[in-house]
Amino acid sequence: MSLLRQLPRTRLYVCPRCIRKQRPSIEGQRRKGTWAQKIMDPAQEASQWEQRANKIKNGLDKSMLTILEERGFVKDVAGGRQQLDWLLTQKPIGAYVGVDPTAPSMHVGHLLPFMALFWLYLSGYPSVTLLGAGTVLIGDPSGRTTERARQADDVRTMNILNMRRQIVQLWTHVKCLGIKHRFPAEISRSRKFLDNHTWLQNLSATELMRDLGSGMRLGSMLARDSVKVRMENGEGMAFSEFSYPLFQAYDWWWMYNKHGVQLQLGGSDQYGNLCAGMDAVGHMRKIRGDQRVGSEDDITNGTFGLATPLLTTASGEKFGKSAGNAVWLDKQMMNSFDLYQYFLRTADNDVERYLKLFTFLPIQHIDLVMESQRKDESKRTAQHILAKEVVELAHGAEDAKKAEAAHKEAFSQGTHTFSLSGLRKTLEEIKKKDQPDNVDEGELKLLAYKKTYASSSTSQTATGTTAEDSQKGASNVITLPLTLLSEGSFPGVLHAAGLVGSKSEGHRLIAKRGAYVVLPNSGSPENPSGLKWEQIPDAISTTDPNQYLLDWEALVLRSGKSKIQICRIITEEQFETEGLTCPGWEEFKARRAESGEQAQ
Ligand SMILES: N[C@@H](Cc1ccc(O)cc1)C(=O)O
Repeated sequence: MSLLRQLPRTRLYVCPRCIRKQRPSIEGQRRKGTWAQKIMDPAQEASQWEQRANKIKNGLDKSMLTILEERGFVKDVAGGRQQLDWLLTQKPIGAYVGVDPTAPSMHVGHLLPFMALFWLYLSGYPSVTLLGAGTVLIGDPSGRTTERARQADDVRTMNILNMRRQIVQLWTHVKCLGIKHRFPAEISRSRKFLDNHTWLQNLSATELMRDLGSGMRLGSMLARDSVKVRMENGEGMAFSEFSYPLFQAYDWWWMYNKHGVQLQLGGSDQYGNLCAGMDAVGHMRKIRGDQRVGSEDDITNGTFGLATPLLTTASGEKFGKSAGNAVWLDKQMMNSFDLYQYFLRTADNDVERYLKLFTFLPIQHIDLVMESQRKDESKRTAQHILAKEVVELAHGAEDAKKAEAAHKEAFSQGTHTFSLSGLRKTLEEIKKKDQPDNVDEGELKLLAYKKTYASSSTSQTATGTTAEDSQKGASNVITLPLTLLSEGSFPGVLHAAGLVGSKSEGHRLIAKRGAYVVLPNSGSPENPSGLKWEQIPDAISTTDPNQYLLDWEALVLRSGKSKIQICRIITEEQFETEGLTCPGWEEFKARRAESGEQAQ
């Protein structure tokens, strides 16, 4: 037999994600790990870290903490800023962020500590995302003024299932973005996704109290804002909630011990839990005989907490809410088009800050983007980049590309030409993606639950009635009855379309010339489907929306620079048969009945 034939044969296999054929190297020569999970030779890794540390000390490179600060991730450091800066430079300590599955999805407000963790991961720090399937049973009182309602078992199971999926997807997208933004390939990288139910379910109450409980002081626990507020507002607090920090602290101790996790990141409301966790880990180390705790040379093995800031927009609103509703990361609760649009609407004063927080674009790149943005703000270059990167992180590259195309279609540069058929097609595609791939009963139940969750969390807003939200939740097309369209009714139509919170707001928007409608038959011979935006005339009482109907069935409206709504117009009879409603509809009917008019 020839020598060649005796060699192990290499097999081709197809990477399920990229569908490319790959040839693994011959047995024994295989590189350890992949880009996302790579373990390097310890000696090589140590020398790499030493070189990096020297560069930082000589001012040739930025330290990890400086990078995080520069991008706006750091509000408070528990354990000392300088000490943490030194430690992060000295060794690749483990870091973690936890999230409790209190809902079926995370919202963009959750992203801040996660983004900081992803930066650490991409820079070579072993990183853990933790799902609190155990702690969710207790309920974290941090940042809340009222007690959480107890979750039914099946609801909890669905939340856990969906969040678990979401975090796995996030990690995949982070890897792709890391490669795209050219994070170094030749460094050790490790990421873990853990669930605290795995250890909390086996934790005995006596062990927890004897070991951890004995180290938690009542004074500091009572001094926490979340406790004080509840005592003062008369709500009071259940003992289980009060004891929550103990469980989060136990998580940390467990991961400190098993995975070398020395840093925990969290939103600013988590600061108290971070400090409690640091004390608890110190206490556990002491009772397990670690002499170094608290000594001068202990920084190397110590724990640190990093709290990210609470975001507000330049105009003072809470970030992550769109018209008072949460902006979900799950694409069945908020589709890519809407998520893209949320970020596209970012104010010029906020966009640079958000690019630093929500993208992996290097700072120099952001500076260039901002430079070109300032030359012509109307193009919204920076907002488009931001929106695309966020959708790429949350939903993946393919969806981000589609959402971008749909929006660019709606605002093709300069002329504001608008192709309804093109936009419709893309929206349909985005909508199709919302449907689960393998439709079994469980998936359908989960889908229905998510849709209801998303719409019920929006039902208290000015624009919302549940039925309207459920028709809007699935796509960006809203259905309205033809009877709403009559001379002088534009303010009410803007309200019904969900573009403003009330009819009078609609009046004001038109008066300040901030409302637009697509003109029918405005295409040129070269581009017959190209349609143009026109400002809705401020002669409100004599303007009739019927004049703007496209193909007798659609009205396309825009508020301000980027909030678009396509309205499908059907007869009132059909509207009622389909069981639909829209903001202002009940009032409209009541008024009509009062004035004795007949429905058409
Ligand atoms: N308590 C955190 C989530 C969390 C849970 C367990 C942990 O170990 C850490 C964090 C929150 O509500 O946001």
